[in-house]
Amino acid sequence: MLLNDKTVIITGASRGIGAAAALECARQGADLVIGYSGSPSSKGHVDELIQQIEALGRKAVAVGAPAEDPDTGEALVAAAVEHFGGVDVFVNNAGICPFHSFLDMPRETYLKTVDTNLNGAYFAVQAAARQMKEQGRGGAIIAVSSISALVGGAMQTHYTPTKAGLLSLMQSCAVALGPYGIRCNAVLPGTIETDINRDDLSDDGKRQYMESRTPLGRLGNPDDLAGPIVFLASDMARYVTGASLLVDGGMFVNLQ
Ligand SMILES: NC(=O)C1=CN([C@@H]2O[C@H](COP(=O)(O)OP(=O)(O)OC[C@H]3O[C@@H](n4cnc5c(N)ncnc54)[C@H](OP(=O)(O)O)[C@@H]3O)[C@@H](O)[C@H]2O)C=CC1
Ligand SMILES: C[C@H](O)[C@@H]1OC(=O)[C@H](O)[C@@H]1O
Repeated sequence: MLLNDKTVIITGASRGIGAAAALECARQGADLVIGYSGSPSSKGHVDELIQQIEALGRKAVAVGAPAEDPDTGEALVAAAVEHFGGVDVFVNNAGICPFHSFLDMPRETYLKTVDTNLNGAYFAVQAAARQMKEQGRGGAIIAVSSISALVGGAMQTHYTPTKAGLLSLMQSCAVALGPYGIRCNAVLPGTIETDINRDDLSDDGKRQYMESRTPLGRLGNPDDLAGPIVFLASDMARYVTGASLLVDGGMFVNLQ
């Protein structure tokens, strides 16, 4: 049990990578605060996830609130304090990637992407860190960044800066929060099959191209991220801070 009796908050945990990470945290002994957008269409996923967590003998509560709202982080932390007495691990995972070309990028698409992926994350990380500092027992903060923090995408000009921003935020927070024993790290997934890229990968040519770029020979699935996130959350990574962990099947290093 790597996270026995720890309290973990994960944003964007109704589906995909966040849900897989939440379940693995529960398997490793943690109680969970499940963040999601509050959309009624996601409530069913959240209820099912909570049932799965409870079947593992752990507890979970959900907070439906938009990631782009600067107050959402405080709401997530308040739920953790109310239900579980504090927070040990904060995973900033909520994100969107509405693929769109650069020259005709709608201003609202750009602003929504930056607000959801980066601006909201800043205040959520700040809220979690303030609570961890007050508790005085350290903590772990993990941002789900991306391989796209390191490389570009013609249809992702609004998205890749948010992922580079999250990576940079973890580096600076590692410095700012190290004195309180709070570790800050980033995971950088490659291409992981989830709802975020279902339409994009329905193009057979695009899918085959992404698979062909991956030395391990397949695209990722959400469970591939669960272990790396739990590792960074746990005391196994007690001397790891300011680090970034590519979880991409080798895609980034595959030049030729
Ligand atoms: N899949 C991939 O290939 C990669 C993904 N990532 C990153 O991983 C993270 C998770 O993505 P993934 O699991 O693939 O995507 P999914 O679309 O499967 O899940 C997205 C999650 O984010 C939540 N979310 C979306 N918008 C908001 C919002 N405005 N407020 C609160 N929550 C919101 C969703 O909640 P709800 O159900 O309520 O909408 C959902 O829980 C993202 O940050 C993404 O950028 C990084 C690299 C690669
Ligand atoms: C949504 C994309 O398919 C996915 O997200 C990222 O961060 C990478 O660019 C992946 O390909």
